[in-house]
Amino acid sequence: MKEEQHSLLLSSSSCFSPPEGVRLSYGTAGFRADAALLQSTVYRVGILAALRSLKMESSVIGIMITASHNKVTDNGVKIADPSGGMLSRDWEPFADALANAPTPQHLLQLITEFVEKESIPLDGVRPATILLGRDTRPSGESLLEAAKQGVSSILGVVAIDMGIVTTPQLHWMVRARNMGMKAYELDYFEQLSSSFRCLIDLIPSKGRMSEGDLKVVVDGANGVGGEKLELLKKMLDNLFVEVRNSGRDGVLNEGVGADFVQKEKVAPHGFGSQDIGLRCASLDGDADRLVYFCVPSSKGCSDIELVDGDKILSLFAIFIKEQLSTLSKERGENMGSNYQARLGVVQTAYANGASTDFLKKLELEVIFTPTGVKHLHEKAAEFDIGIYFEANGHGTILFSESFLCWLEARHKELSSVSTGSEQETAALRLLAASKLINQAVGDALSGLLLVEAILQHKGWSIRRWSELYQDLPSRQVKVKVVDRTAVVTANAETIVVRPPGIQEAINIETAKYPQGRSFIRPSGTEDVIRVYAEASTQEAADSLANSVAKLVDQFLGSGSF
Ligand SMILES: CC(=O)N[C@H]1[C@@H](OP(=O)(O)O)O[C@H](CO)[C@@H](O)[C@@H]1O
Ligand SMILES: [Mg+2]
Repeated sequence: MKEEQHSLLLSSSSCFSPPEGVRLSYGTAGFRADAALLQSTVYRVGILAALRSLKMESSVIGIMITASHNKVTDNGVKIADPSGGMLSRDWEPFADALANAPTPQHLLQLITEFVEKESIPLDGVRPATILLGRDTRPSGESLLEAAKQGVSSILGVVAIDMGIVTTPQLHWMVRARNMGMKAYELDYFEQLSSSFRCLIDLIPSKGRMSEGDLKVVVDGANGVGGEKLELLKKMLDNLFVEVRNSGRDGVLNEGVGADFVQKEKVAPHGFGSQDIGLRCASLDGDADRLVYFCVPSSKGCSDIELVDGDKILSLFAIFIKEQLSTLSKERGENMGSNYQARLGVVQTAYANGASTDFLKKLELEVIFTPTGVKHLHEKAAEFDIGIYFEANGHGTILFSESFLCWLEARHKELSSVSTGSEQETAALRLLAASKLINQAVGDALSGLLLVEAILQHKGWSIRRWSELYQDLPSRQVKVKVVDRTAVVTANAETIVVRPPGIQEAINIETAKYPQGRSFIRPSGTEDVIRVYAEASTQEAADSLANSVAKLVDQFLGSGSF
């Protein structure tokens, strides 16, 4: 390492001491903690992003400062890799080590060793760019400064501040830049609105929906998503979006947002009996999650009918499958270029059992991974078209490059024979969907537009959609324990291998309930053990969740249960 680089790192890192007595770890979605603890972590992530970019031949890397659905006083930081996806998992141990290095000397030694091991060209002559983004949290501004300091302590690397953006916007920008495309916010909005328009124009019998049916009311979680949707909606035809909780009055994620709606199964603040029967949606604090809901007339006004990530996945799967089967219909003028695209879906153990049964009945390949989109995304990328969703509403559809190439060529062929044929239209729909749905990461805004386009295409109400299958009643609870890392899971988190004996005890409890299913896992974003239970009635699911939570307390001890 050059002397100049050496002293630059030593001097800048001396301004960012890590908090004492806290061990940070790059969890399910990057580092997350109380914002006051994160200055040095974010600075160090700045260094990591700069090194990652140099390693990746100066591809653009992103840094997003957000704690998503967590409380407003928390914050967090995560990295977007050149593809726009999550940081490659083999760099996570280095991220952990950097964040926890106690002194500038330790930090420097770690960097020196890592640079050598990974052969990173740290010669100060290669330019590289890091895009920075943050959500609306007040702590974001000073954390962004810390990230800038980290980035600029690696010679030749510069940071560009993209301002307040949704997490998926930042990921999209990183991906677009690396593909040589224009990558400002307006470009993002233009891609979304034009591909949405294209899908609407391809609806065979438009006008099946009344003006009222074209309305969706969106809870913005008092975060960045509501603000951005206010801008995007001006560019949309054939859809009326009303945004509530866009952050002017309420507190971020407090009684609002997709996580609250999905976990508590109640209407967010600002929604109630006046919304009976309307199609409503909720975003999370950084707009990478989306759930739908409606307020039914029969129940109390805070009760909702939830249409979660699993049902969004099911809707997408039905639509994509239909287009694929239209496309592969034999026709006289078939030019021998048919090809069986591999369509697959990816879920986690939190997926409602009824959704998995439904998807399997559609004869879809269903794969399970551990929680966290980094796992789901990786699996979905193995298909020609891979659809992944967490039950909480984070997900997207990935189209492989080779499939898109084939599809472009097939479309050309079809349009040269007969423009407007069923097959040609199906190809166009798939191409438009691949542009509308964010290819980098799950995105509530692009997901919302695809849901809306499909509902219009099918002429479905939210009710009709929700009735695809009936969710099994479920319950999630959290248990605080002394050390959550004591729980080790296997088989996509469906069984516990440590501490010994607890899985057997969970099995005994679960067997008492018809259609019972339950699992536990340590959260990667909060200091808790999560318990999930599902059973044939809500009372049974609640009771199973409580019994398993008691077991967690017995085996892992907290004194607070
Ligand atoms: C049960 C649940 O919703 N878990 C969430 C939550 O992770 P945990 O590791 O469970 O804290 O936050 C992650 C990041 O947003 C998200 O990917 C994941 O699905
Ligand atoms: Mg989020």
